[in-house]
Amino acid sequence: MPGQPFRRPDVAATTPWLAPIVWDGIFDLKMIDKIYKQQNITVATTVFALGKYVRFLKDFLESAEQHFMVGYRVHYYLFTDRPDKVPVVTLGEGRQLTVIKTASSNRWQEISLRRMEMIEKLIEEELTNKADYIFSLDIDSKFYGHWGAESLGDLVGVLHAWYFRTSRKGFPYERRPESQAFIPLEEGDYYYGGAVIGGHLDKVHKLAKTCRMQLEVDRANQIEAVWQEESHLNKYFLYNKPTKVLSPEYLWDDRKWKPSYMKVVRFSQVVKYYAEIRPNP
Ligand SMILES: CC(=O)N[C@H]1[C@@H](OP(=O)(O)OP(=O)(O)OC[C@H]2O[C@@H](n3ccc(=O)[nH]c3=O)[C@H](O)[C@@H]2O)O[C@H](CO)[C@H](O)[C@@H]1O
Ligand SMILES: [Mn+2]
Repeated sequence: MPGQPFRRPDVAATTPWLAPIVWDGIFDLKMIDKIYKQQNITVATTVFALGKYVRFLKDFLESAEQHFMVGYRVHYYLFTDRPDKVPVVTLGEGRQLTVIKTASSNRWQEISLRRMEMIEKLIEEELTNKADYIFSLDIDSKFYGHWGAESLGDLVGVLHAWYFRTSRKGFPYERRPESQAFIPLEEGDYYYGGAVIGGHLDKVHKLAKTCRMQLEVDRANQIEAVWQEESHLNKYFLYNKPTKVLSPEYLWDDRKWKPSYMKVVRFSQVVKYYAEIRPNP
């Protein structure tokens, strides 16, 4: 019904800078689909599966085909060192997958943080005129519910499930001033998860490039931020506020107990045993 308010009394649905925080029940999907369908958009989606993380590909892709941007053109870009281990998954109409062979690393921290430069390069070398929006998603995850055009925006971050409703001082930001990712105790809006980054190509390009350069400065100074690129992402979002913020519905964790404000889990980190899958402790 036109003008009908979509409200959630139990959660904040806007940031202090008036960006929407996307929760179930606050949006009209039909209306949103009308806006984006007529724009005929393509959503590039980058995922990295290096080393033993190829084991997550099947569930990720199969569940994405059921829930992620269904009805839109989606182009997955899969970076892996084991193209032979990529499962065959039937993709819906208008959806495609490109496998990009990439060298792995013997440190998981390095694998995770190098995503920034790969995304930066992919946008520069491949995506101009081929996509409108881009999402970078962790592969050790699964979709359980609808994730659609309500998530689109210029610059999109997600609230980390484990630090949602933690006070600012409790956020695991990088606290050493020697790092480019440093955030002092009295600053910070939210703690964003590194597992979901999204937005318009040019905005995400600027984010990835900035974080890549900050990571390089840290490397030259022989310091690695406490949560690698996630720390740099949090620094970036502090000074370049996301225009849309996704609630923890968009980055839950299978191990986590669900409070009443979680009406739906859309995307969630699956249970994994680090010792079994990571190249180093
Ligand atoms: C929920 C969430 O916000 N997770 C973030 C968190 O830990 P996580 O424990 O979620 O990190 P993770 O082990 O999932 O690594 C991040 C991603 O790197 C890739 N990968 C990693 C290791 C490997 O051997 N092979 C491989 O392909 C893979 O795509 C994986 O999803 O902190 C990391 C920073 O270091 C990243 O910012 C993650 O996004
Ligand atoms: Mn992960």
